[in-house]
Amino acid sequence: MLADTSSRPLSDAAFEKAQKVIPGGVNSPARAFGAVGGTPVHMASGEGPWLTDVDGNRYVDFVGSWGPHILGHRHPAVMEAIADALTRSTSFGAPTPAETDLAELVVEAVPSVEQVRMTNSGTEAGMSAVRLARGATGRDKVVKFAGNYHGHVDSLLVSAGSGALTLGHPSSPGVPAGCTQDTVVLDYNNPQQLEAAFKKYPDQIAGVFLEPVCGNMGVVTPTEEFLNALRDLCTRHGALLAFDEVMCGFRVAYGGAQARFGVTPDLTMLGKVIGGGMPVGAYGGPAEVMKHVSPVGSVYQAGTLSGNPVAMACGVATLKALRDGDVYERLEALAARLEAGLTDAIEAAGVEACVQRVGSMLTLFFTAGPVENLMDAQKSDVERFAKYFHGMLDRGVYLPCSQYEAMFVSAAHTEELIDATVAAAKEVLGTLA
Ligand SMILES: Cc1ncc(COP(=O)(O)O)c(C=O)c1O
Ligand SMILES: NCC(=O)CCC(=O)O
Repeated sequence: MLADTSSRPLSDAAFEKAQKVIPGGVNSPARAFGAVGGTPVHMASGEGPWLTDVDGNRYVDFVGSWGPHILGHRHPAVMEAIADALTRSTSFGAPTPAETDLAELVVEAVPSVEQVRMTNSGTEAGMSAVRLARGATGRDKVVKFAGNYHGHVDSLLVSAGSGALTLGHPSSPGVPAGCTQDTVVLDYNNPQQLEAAFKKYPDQIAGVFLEPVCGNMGVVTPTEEFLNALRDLCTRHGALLAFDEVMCGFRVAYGGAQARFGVTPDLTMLGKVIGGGMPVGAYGGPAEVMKHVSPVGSVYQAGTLSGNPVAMACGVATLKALRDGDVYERLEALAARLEAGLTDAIEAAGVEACVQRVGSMLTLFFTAGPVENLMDAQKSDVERFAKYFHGMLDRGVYLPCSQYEAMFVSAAHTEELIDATVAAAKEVLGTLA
């Protein structure tokens, strides 16, 4: 079922060419193979759970465009909706009904959201949510957690996860100290630290931002104690609790992490799945919070292509397929099967590693675990991860190219593909002991 995919001459040539005109040959460092070495694979097409590269090699895809492809590539209903939208125009810069359709689907699904504003990316959603939290509370400080990633928002690009962590630059040059002086960085899953921060900065904290299921230091689950403390402390101190559900929204449950855990934030950032593979982000919350957003309120945020009709059509079709099917049961079953298989493979190989999973997001960490925060994640043997990654890639399994990412199972994956992936992992892990 899976083939030898180790010969990629056309991909290598395409990367050579790209490097001349694109910094590092990539439009996002997360896909540059910086942490694992080697050459990023140039893709040609996708179908269901499969990716085909420019050399014609076929891989089973566990990246899913970094999360959006929860239905797999080229889902028929999604393709049809895009084709239909394209018959009208690619953009109007004026309201269209599709924007309301997507907003209604989000509001119906996500418990805390009464109103939602569309953006073009998760980064924009985060940037706008920070501004809104500050504008709505009249306070400047924001709390974030080490290893969480909220896009490349200046004020949150400190101790960031994902590509920033991989490249060893958790904070970026070009972000002036002034942009981050009001950012308080704490450890994930540490309620005592959060309580201390509220004591240290009384009436100064506008919002507490976090990934309520973290994917950007690998998959890390929040403890119940941590979630309860977040809600309780934010309420007591008049700060907004902001869930960055760009990755876990419509992924760990149709209503996101807040539905799965029953904890209600004041602000929610979305992206990835809600666009179904098109550039869409969003931020939303109770009307009482969202009334501060321009043009109703005075917190400015805008976008020439925001609410783009083709992207909205893609998002609407994706969410309807998620809402009306048995997708989440299927994802849970497939991902549990993968978790169990990988755990067996680890044991059989005698390698120090663990698998952490929430719904269809999972990470194989090369550390004994459990991984509860960034310090734990950084105990991972990243050299071993690089070998594992390339072993899998050459056997037709396309994984995220960093230890500090989540792999995603889609509804298009099958039991057979999961078993073939586990068989490949057994082989590769066996060479790493
Ligand atoms: C939790 C989280 N927030 C925000 C972002 C930023 O989204 P985007 O890459 O669409 O700007 C990402 C992913 O990149 C993410 O995983
Ligand atoms: N988990 C990290 C991402 O999803 C980011 C992808 C990218 O920036 O290319």
